[in-house]
Order: sequence, then structure tokens, then C-alpha cells
Amino acid sequence: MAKHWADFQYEIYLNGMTGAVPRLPTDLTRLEELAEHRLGPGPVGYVAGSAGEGSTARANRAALDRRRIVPRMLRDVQERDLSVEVLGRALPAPLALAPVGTISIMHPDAESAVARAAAAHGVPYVLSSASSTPMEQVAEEMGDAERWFQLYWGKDREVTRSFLGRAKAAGFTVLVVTLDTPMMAWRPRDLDQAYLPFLHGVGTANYFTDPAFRAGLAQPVHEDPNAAVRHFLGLFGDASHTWPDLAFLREHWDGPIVLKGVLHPDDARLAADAGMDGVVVSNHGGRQVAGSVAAADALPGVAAAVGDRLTVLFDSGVRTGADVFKALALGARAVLLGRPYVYGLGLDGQAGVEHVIRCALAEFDLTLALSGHATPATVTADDLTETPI
Ligand SMILES: Cc1cc2nc3c(=O)[nH]c(=O)nc-3n(C[C@H](O)[C@H](O)[C@H](O)COP(=O)(O)O)c2cc1C
Ligand SMILES: O=C(O)C(=O)c1ccccc1
Repeated sequence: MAKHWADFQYEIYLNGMTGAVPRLPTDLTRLEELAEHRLGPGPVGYVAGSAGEGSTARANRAALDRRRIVPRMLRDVQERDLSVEVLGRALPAPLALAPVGTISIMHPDAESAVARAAAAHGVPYVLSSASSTPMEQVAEEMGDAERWFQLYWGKDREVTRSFLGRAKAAGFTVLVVTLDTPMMAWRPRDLDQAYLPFLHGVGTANYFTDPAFRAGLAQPVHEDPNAAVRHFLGLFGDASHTWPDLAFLREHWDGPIVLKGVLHPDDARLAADAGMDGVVVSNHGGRQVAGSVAAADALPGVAAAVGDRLTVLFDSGVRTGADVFKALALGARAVLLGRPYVYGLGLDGQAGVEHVIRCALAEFDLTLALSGHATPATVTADDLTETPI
């Protein structure tokens, strides 16, 4: 019998025979509370926090919760294959780890631990531009495992060009360009604590190691780190970009490009017209536009508009295997998992991230099987019903 992700369930019960229970909860929605309890208020506040009064983050969860799976019976789900092709890459399951910046605030092993955990399970890791570890080091941790690079498309073209060249050379295959964060939104939880990791130089590793970035500094980084941070803050985001500017990225990246943060079907069409390969339907985990549409509510419209032209990915609110299933049913090809793995990292380093990946995929495998599917390919809108709230 083929190995299934669901086998993690038996592994846990078997380990229990010797008295061992999992070090972290297997209900991944419980990680946030545990992290709040065990880790400092600044870092957890930064990760858990969102824009405004938090209604967008809550709406993300509600939009998934409102959709309910309608399981089908007697459809031979004994042997299952969760693998999917995404942007020409063969993935073991429709899951990747979302780009999350500044994660050394959660654990000193930071991106290295996440990279090793992702590589151990063949799950792609989307490395943030605002990584606390240089991209080359992350690449080294991953060997030939699948890795994608997330670009914060800032003001300095030379830095952007340099990042793309470095990412390519380091074996990152897909470029994920985040459009929804040319500036940080109003985030009361961080504002109330006056907590912003970059001001302490966290999340600047790709920049501080970059020749084009350094060329813009009057003094070397180590001689005047504050000036380097100020320079970083000055060029990090650029709110003046428009659709035609994507030609620059298309010209300097010869692999797939995915635009992250697309919620309107017309923006998805513009992405296709601009020669992009995919979109991530995302509201940045509710961290940007307070009051914005829930990502899962935007997903079907985007999938209907461009599903035949672009690869549609999804994030914002995914916490369980059932959520992964629902996102596929709403039109996503694969999902990005965000906060849960960051809490896993904070609570137990690499092992914590592996725990989160294995729980999410075991639960997805079981949800798929128990709903009557042996592969993600057969999941459609017909598998869901919507209950009013
Ligand atoms: C602490 C934190 C940092 C993030 N940093 C980035 C980033 O550097 N680049 C990016 O594109 N998205 C970033 N995101 C957004 C995630 O990629 C993803 O869209 C979001 O976490 C999805 O929401 P969820 O975690 O609630 O499911 C960040 C999210 C969090 C929570
Ligand atoms: O905090 C975020 O949501 C985010 O996207 C970000 C941006 C820059 C650096 C680190 C994280």
C-alpha cells in the first residue's frame, strides 16, 4: 500500500503506546493561543495582529467556515494521490508555505528551520524578501527541494534586478510578487506597542547582503546600521507602480511569475494580459485593507475570470486540512499556509514547522478520502454548500 499523509494519524497513536503524545496540538487553530501564552507579546502580536479592528482576519475564517463540505460515499478512496502540478512543478500536495518576513523574532533558527522542514516533506517554501536569513543560505539548507522567491517590489530597480538574479542563481523557481503591501497598513496591535521588527534590523538580510543595496549606502552596513535600516525603509515599498511596470519583471525573470494579493476579477484579467502565470487570491491574512473582502469570498470570482489562463493559488485563513479542501473546491489549484507554521516555528523550531505541515496534510488527506475523493483533481464547487451565518 502506498504511503499516505494520513498515516501520521497512526504514527501518533502508535507513539502513544509508549506514553508519548504530540508536543504541540494537532488542532492547528489552537497554536495561536499557545504562542500567545509562551512567546513574548511583541513578536506574537506582530504575527497574530492584523489591520484595523481585525474584522478582515475574522472574515477570512468566517468565509471558510460558512462553506461546508458535502461528502460523497462509496467512491473507492483506498489508494490516494495528493500530488498536483503547479506552474510546471510537481508538488506532493496542493500546499506551500507562505512568505512570512522577519521570522527570527519567533525563533533564532528562523528561515533555516522552515527551509529544512519544508524540504523534508517536499513542500515548496516561498521565501520572503524580508527574510532574516540571506536567500543563498536558505537555498543551501534546501538542497534541490522546491523553493520560490517572494519579491517586495521596491523603489530601487537595481536592487530588484539584483534580487531576481540572486534568486535565480540560488535555485528559486517561481517568482511571487506581492502587490498588496507597498506600505504597511494601520495595525493597532503593533502601533500600541510601538513594535516594528525592521527598526531593529530584523528582516533585512537580503538587503544588507546585496551589492546593489550596499552601493546606495554612504557607509558599510556595520559602520552605520541605523543608516542602513533607514535606507531599507526608504526603498522597501513603491506605491507608484502600475500594470505596465510588470514588463520590467517579465523581462528579468524567465520562470513563472505569480501576483500575490489579487482579489478583483478584473485585476486577475490584467495579470493574465500582462503575461503573468498565476495569482494568489489573498488579503495578506487581513493585515492590509481592514474591511476588505474575505479571501475565500473573492476566490470563486477570480477563478471564474482567469482559471483557464492562470494558475490560481489561495491564502488567508487556511488553518486546517478541511480549509485546504474548501479552497480547492472554490477554485484554487493549491494553497499557501501562513501563520500556523510560524507559530509552529516559534513553539518548537524545525520540529514545530514539520508538525504543522504533517497535521495539515494528514487532515487534508483524510478530508479528501472521507469526502469521496482519491485525488485533488476531482474536487469541485459541487463538493460544497454554503450555510448562511
Ligand atoms: C507575520 C507575517 C509576516 C508576513 N510577511 C509577508 C511577507 O514578507 N511577504 C508576503 O508576501 N506576505 C507576507 N505575509 C502574508 C502571508 O504571506 C500570507 O498572505 C498570510 O499570512 C495569509 O494569512 P493567514 O496566515 O492568516 O492564513 C505575512 C504574514 C504574517 C502573518
Ligand atoms: O508584516 C507583514 O504582513 C509583511 O508583509 C511584512 C512586510 C515586510 C517585512 C516583513 C513582513
